[in-house]
Amino acid sequence: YLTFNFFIESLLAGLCLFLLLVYDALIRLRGTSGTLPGKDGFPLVGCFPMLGKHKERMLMKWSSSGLGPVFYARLGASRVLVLNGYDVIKEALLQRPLAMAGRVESDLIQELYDGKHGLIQLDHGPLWKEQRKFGQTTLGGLGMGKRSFEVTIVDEFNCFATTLENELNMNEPKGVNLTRMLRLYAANVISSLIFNQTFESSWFAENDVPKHTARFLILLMYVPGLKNLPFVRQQLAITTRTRLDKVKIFRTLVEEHRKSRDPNEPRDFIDCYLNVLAKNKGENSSFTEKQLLYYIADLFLAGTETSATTNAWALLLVLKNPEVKRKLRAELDVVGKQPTLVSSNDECRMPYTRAVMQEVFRFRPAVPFNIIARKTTSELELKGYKIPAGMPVIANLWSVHHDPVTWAPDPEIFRPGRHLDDDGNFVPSNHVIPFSVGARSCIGRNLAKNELFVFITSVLRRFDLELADGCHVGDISGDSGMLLHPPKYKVKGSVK
Ligand code: HEM
Repeated sequence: YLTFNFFIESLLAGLCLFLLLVYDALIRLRGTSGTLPGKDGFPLVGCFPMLGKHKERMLMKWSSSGLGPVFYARLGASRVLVLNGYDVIKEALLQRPLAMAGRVESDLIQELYDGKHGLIQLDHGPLWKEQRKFGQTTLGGLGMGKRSFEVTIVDEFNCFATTLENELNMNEPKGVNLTRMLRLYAANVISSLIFNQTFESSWFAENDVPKHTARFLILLMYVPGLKNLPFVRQQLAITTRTRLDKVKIFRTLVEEHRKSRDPNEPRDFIDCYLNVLAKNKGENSSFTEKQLLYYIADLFLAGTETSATTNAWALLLVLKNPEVKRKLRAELDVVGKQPTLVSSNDECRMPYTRAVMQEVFRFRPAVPFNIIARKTTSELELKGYKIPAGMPVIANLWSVHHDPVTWAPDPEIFRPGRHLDDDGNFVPSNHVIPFSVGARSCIGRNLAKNELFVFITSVLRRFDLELADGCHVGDISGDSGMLLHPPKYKVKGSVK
């Protein structure tokens, strides 16, 4: 009896393995590329285990060690087109912007977005086009990236500064970890645009997507089959429920806006959206209340952690490089002798500060590549290869920022001076593209740049900070999941 049981179990295991290999072989054969070079990796998970801790660096290495600027890497169930280097990214995303303006649609995304809603995950088409245009126009109209909105950013910085001052006093010998405070600064800047109000740290903490959940969702995006495992289903149910709770909170805030709004004086993103909803009432339109709720969720998702991470990198890099800090201070002293904070109006007189910002964006981009893949919208030819329609696409921005020729002789050194000419003027570079390029590039770039400007200049004017004792932060390669995070560090110091 035992032998028979063993025989049946072995047979079933063998059958499963056989089916797995057939499935894997089908993916390998599935028609992409003709001669497009690439790697398939392991059955089911593809190249994920080979990419290691720093996926962007490994993809760049594969490109330079034989695969070239355009290749595919199988991630989970899909062969993903990987673009490396400025030339090919420019050709694919800038010169033919709509060719790669799609997003991969999946059951998982539909589940998390209650259908096709939001912005980030919408596939190319009239819904995405209309909503993106609305977002860009409205956020611009509300002052995003302009002097008028900078006052709000400075207010949020002042809240950050008050908390930091208290924490520095309370934690004097040990130092202070800024992660939570930086997240609150970024989240409340976005809140001001969307809700015209700000929140306590606890409000956001309840609404945070924990890092491990983000990683888990990425894996599921590429290996959707995992969704059928009981443990994964359970995790997914928790994530969906938390997300629905968040959307409920947004609904309450929208309702409050509906009651108190004046259509002629829109205060924020919600008021502007409600105006369009009222105008389009009864018509078949892409503007719906549910769409608004998921749009809000997406703006927080895209704009909080990215900005907080960039600011965290900026401070770490400045504190680790005393000469950079000294030069920044010297420039600030010339521009802003008055007690008022400097503003981006002064930017033209601050070439070194601009160089530092550009170098932060180059050296440690918060989004080194779009792990949420784009998708080709039609068949196209790129560098002599035929690329099919519907293929997921990743643009490896890291490979542009660390190109050994463009940034010779020292791409791996943080050196703001590289962005200045012989007369000390700032030289903007189109090879620094932290917000990506083309049709799906970041709609919050001006806001993010303003936040970084206010942060660097104000923190140096208000505080005398250094890395806390024992916090040497030798390894600054970062930790890449969805974003490239800096290592944990603490600061000590006092108000100037
Ligand atoms: C330093 C901060 C930021 C960085 C590094 C960053 C980076 C990026 C990148 C690289 C993309 C393009 C992804 C792709 O190629 O598919 C993107 C898209 C996007 N970003 Fe940002 N971002 C930042 C801040 C913000 C802010 C503050 C907002 C909101 C106000 C925002 C909203 C968005 C949205 C909605 C998209 C999706 C656009 C679409 O799919 O059409 N981002 N961001």
